[in-house]
Amino acid sequence: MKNDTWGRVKEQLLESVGRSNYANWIEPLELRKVDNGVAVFSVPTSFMANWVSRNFADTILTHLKAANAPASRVEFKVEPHQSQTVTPVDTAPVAHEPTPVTVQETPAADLPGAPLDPRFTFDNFVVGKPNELAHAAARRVAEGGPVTFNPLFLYGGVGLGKTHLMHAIAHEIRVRDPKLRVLYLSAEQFMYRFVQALRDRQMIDFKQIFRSVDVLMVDDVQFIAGKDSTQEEFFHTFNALVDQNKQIIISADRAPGEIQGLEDRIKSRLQCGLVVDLHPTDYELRLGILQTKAEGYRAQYPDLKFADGVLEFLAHRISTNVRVLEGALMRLFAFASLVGREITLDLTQECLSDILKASERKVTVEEIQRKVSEHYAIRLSDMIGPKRVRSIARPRQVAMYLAKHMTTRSLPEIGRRFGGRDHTTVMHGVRRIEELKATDSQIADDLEMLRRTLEA
Ligand SMILES: Nc1ncnc2c1ncn2[C@@H]1O[C@H](COP(=O)(O)OP(=O)(O)OP(=O)(O)O)[C@@H](O)[C@H]1O
Repeated sequence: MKNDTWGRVKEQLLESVGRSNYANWIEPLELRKVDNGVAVFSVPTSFMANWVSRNFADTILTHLKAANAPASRVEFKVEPHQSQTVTPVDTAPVAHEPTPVTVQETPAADLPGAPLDPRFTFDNFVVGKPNELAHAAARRVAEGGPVTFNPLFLYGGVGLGKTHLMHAIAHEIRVRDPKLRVLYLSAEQFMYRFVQALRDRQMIDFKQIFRSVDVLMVDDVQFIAGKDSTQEEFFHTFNALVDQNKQIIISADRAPGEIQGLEDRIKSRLQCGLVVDLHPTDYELRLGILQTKAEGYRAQYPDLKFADGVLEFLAHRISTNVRVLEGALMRLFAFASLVGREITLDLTQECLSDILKASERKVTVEEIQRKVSEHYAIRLSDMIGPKRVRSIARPRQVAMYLAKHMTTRSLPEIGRRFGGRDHTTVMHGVRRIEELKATDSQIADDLEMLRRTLEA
């Protein structure tokens, strides 16, 4: 195979894996030879060999075959690179003395981090009340300058944008100062690297690499809870970097103090900087995200018609997490373009019935009663008791209305939960609130507020 063939294949790989993956994982590969159908690449570290072989081997092979290279398999051999230029491979294989790797300062491109998703930038991150503090803190860290809070600890439920913000910080720092060594990886990868270093007796290299970075970002740190030696090593790495005034950014699915199985000294270290949480999305944020993503799809499918109210419907109905929301929208556009139909509410319900069903709100009548009692400052026992004074009867009707609209309970079932009232009483209460909602703005505001609190 000629060098220029590999050069062309690399250009195609750039297209297919994206700029960031390419720079991290493909560019450093050196094609050594193609022998008996095996394309042999040299890579600078065994971590990289493993990562590329697990994540990119198939893609590389597909492109090699498409370029008619006589390869049916790819192999990655660890050899410290002599140079970054591709050696001619048509001639006899180049003999390389396996020299021991002594890491002094690992070049940024060779750090054993995970690839960054090019879509996860600040520009693509929609800011709303639930995530504005986390976003502001992330921006601040990405701006650089003196390290003010160390670590920045981001936490929140599944799919709320923790990874997105971390990647955005890394992208921004890399653009601002390409010389900075930014290492992003998941806690699971940290453990994997650590165990590998122990096994290969390369702990000195491991420590040097991790302690030589300028910015360390560890995603999903709850993963190391209960894994004692990994925690120990993480703790030392953490301390060494903080002592050198290097920025650390950590994410987890809960606050440091709530991660069970995490040593107290680590918890307290993690709490030393700024701890911010991403709250569950609210309706406005979900709608904002949907509008932004839909704009992108509209450009991609310019002929598709989109009825009013669809995004509002989705923002209202899918309140689980942003990942599910994105998946729903992607499926909707793909489906509509395949069948060549306008995206209407009917089509949305047809195409997303499983997601909508799974996202059905699981609000209970009891929760509604509790929240409404709190809101109107009445006792819960009065809500279900016999009193008929308006200051109690009206909140009771509000709760009945919400129970009718936010749960799947029937009117008799709702009546039973309101102290064994008849279903006609419930029906009357629901109708009364429907009327008032149209004429009394205070009631309309109360309903909207309560609905949001219950959905959150
Ligand atoms: N505010 C937002 N604006 C735009 N996209 C968002 C926002 N929040 C989340 N997303 C998108 O939702 C998806 C899930 O986000 P991400 O992977 O960052 O979540 P996470 O909090 O790290 O979840 P997990 O706990 O599963 O690791 C991503 O595609 C991300 O781009």
